[in-house]
Amino acid sequence: MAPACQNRPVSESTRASIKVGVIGARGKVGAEVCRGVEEADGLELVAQVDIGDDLGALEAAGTQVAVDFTHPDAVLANLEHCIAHGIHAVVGTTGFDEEKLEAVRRLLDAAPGVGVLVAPNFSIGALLMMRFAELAAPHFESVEIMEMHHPDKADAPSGTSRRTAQLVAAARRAAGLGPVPDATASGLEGARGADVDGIRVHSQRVRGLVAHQEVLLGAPGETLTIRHDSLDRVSFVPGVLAGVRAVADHPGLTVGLEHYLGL
Ligand SMILES: NC(=O)C1=CN([C@@H]2O[C@H](COP(=O)(O)OP(=O)(O)OC[C@H]3O[C@@H](n4cnc5c(N)ncnc54)[C@H](OP(=O)(O)O)[C@@H]3O)[C@@H](O)[C@H]2O)C=CC1
Ligand SMILES: O=C(O)C1=N[C@H](C(=O)O)C[C@H](O)C1
Repeated sequence: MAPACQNRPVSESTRASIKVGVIGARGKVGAEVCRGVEEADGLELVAQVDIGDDLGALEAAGTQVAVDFTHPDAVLANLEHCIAHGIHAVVGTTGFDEEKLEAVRRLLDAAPGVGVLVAPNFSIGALLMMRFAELAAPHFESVEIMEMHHPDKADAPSGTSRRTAQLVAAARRAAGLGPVPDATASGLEGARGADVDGIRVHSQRVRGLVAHQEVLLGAPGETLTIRHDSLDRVSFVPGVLAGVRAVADHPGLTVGLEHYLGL
């Protein structure tokens, strides 16, 4: 059970700043988030933690909301710490499968009132790209996803492409569509990408890229391409700040920033 004194509803303190701690603060996205929090009205950056630092710095600084942009192997332990100390969490770190999400739900069962937002992508353009793909999915026989990232990325396929594939697959199922057509019977292993919920996902890692995704849909005589490009990591910051401001009003686990924005 989280200590009640630390499980402060942020909405009660709207006139005071929300105290924010960033985990992964020296990383590519974490550093942008720190800058964004420092410049934002109503937010105060009270803790910056990175690998090797004591997470206890979060509660020592009075952190109300922690933001995590670390590594898929590290994020669950960070969340365990935050939840145990009544700290709400906004999580951008990827690598969440259903088993990991269930582990977060179990941690939250012991800490009523604590909110955790896990969002595979915080950029508004990427959220819309996923929504547009979901809307288009029932109307096309074929669909494949290409995701393109910088080569220092820890995971493949990306969290965004996994989520897009799941949304598209659910939309196809709801519309009564069968499997996507593919007559491939033999060939080089990997040539057809990864199978995520029946949807093919292709991952490219190329120096110079940041984060990009195309959803290619096809029907007889036409194709539709839905593409999003994050050209700079500042694209993630407004969504993170929106998550920080809203997370305390959403106890329990929320997957996807779109649920806070009503998209
Ligand atoms: N949801 C979204 O919108 C987005 C999500 N991401 C995801 O965010 C994550 C981070 O991405 P990115 O910033 O590019 O990665 P970086 O490697 O640049 O940054 C991660 C930082 O976290 C540190 N770190 C690793 N483990 C721990 C730990 N246990 N405790 C504290 N700090 C730790 C790293 O240290 P060290 O380098 O020494 O290992 C590094 O400084 C990835 O999972 C990525 O996919 C990225 C962009 C947008
Ligand atoms: O590692 C990255 O860079 C990114 N990770 C997220 C993902 O895996 O989808 C979001 C964005 O694509 C950038």
